[in-house]
Amino acid sequence: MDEQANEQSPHFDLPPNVTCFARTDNAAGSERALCLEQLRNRALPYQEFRKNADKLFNLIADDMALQYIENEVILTPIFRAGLSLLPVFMKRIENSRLCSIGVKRNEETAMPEPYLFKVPPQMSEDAKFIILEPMIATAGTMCYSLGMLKQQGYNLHNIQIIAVFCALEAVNKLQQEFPQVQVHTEVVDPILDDKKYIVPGCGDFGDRYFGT
Ligand SMILES: O=P(O)(O)OC[C@H]1O[C@H](OP(=O)(O)OP(=O)(O)O)[C@H](O)[C@@H]1O
Ligand SMILES: O=c1cc[nH]c(=O)[nH]1
Repeated sequence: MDEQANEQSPHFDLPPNVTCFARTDNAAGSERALCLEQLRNRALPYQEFRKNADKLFNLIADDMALQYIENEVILTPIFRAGLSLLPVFMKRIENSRLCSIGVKRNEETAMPEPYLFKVPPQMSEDAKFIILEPMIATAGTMCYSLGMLKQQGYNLHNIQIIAVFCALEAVNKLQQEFPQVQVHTEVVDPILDDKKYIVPGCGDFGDRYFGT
């Protein structure tokens, strides 16, 4: 196993629907682990944060063999931080369409507050949703979003999530509530702080990526 990658992820058991890159022995491992290390550095200016995040997104996409997906793909960024992953994935999957989900986590209560949900019309029945969301902390935002897709009748087996940082609590919750949904994350961090931020995590991903 790659030593740098290994350091990124403590050894707790993960649910079967979760794959966590930082534990695997992969040729791109060191580079990805280095990007993660940079993202964790709170002193990094937003331009550098964005550069490292974009590099990491490209490495994630390289590893996903996206060119072999035969189904129609609906890229589904959760606004706003999920938009950061969109350019890389749109470029790789040229025929993809967009499902827009806007859910804001309330800063006081950490509860999800929805403001936008727009799916493309006339999708094929086996269309595959790729949800783009760098941070899954309590999983409140993600469970709410998956609940909306389920309510609209979409097949949960056709949904996968691309994340960067997940809290252990979040992956366990996703396993309990949506075991059919595959989660691919770079790393699973062990705890949440009293404001429900991932620890060690990287702080507020959206603010750091967009420079707000
Ligand atoms: O798992 P949860 O506890 O729900 O937290 C994760 C959510 O919080 C962040 O978004 P935020 O609402 O801060 O908005 P942003 O994307 O605009 O930064 C993040 O991008 C997730 O959407
Ligand atoms: O740690 C966290 C939790 C929610 N949203 C973030 O951007 N970071």
